[in-house]
Amino acid sequence: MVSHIPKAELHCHVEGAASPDLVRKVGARHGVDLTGLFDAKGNFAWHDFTSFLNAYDRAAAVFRTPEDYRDLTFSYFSSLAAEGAIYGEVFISSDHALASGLSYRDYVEGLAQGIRDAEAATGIVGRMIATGVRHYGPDRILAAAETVANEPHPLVTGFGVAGDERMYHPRDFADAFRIAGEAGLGLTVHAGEFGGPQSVRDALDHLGVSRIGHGVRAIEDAGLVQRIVEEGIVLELCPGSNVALGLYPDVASHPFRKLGDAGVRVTVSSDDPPYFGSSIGAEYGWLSEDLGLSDAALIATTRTSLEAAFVDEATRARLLASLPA
Ligand SMILES: Nc1ncnc2[nH]cnc12
Ligand SMILES: [Zn+2]
Repeated sequence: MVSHIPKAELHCHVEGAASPDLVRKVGARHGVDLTGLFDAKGNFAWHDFTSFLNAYDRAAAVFRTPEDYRDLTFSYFSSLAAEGAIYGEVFISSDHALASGLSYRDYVEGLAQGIRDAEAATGIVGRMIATGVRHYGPDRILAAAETVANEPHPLVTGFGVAGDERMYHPRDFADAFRIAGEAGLGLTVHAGEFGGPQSVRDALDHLGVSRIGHGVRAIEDAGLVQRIVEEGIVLELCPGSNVALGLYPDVASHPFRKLGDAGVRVTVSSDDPPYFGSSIGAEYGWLSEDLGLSDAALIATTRTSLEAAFVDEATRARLLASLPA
């Protein structure tokens, strides 16, 4: 039982957090044809990383107005709070907003309204990390960084890159990360998920990030693990996502514990909950039941998340002070 453990989540894609029910509801609002998006049980239909990304893009495309995005963050952050989370960060994507015909400002304001409403209703604190999509290419990632730097928003506190890490090289995104870093944003990048240890090394060499999205495959290179420990890099581990996408056969085989025991600062998140059958509560539950983490170790994981959060120091201190000693 982990319901009493205070939780925090650093790695969840807001479009990937939309439940099938919400996608059907918002899709109906706009008369969107969703044929083929769901399987016989009503879940999103996908079978590998590429088909997952396609389903993700189709589901994302039903969200078209600021109100739609407000409903999305309100529903996601309310569900986080219901599972005992006190803090969450979501990846947002101006490319997906543009594809839906919305300006970045309207998109972010809609999302922010849902975050504020969820905080008012439950107390949960939320922030956003603007992301570029790697397989859309370096030009669009640069444009995403310029947009977020030129149109600051108090709840957008980070910048990152998601998408297919098998495409391009981190040096291709170095300018984007420099611009975002100079704008005062926290930096994270997906690496070491479908790319091996070299992908993580390249990200660390070129992007100046304090966190890596996934980074789990660093475990395949002891020297890299040592570097991550020495540099204090935080890994946003997502065991349920890794199992669903076939990196590990089950959570018991996931190196979360090995990385933590080696001294890596590890955190846990759900990534794209309805696609992967994950949730923040399920992730903490798996760490407890399948990997044998004690309650103290689970709370330490939350502490690491709050220490690494892209949030102002006063809020960080308040959240940390709320954890059991
Ligand atoms: N697991 C994942 N890896 C890379 N990009 C993503 N975008 C959404 N989920 C992702
Ligand atoms: Zn992710």
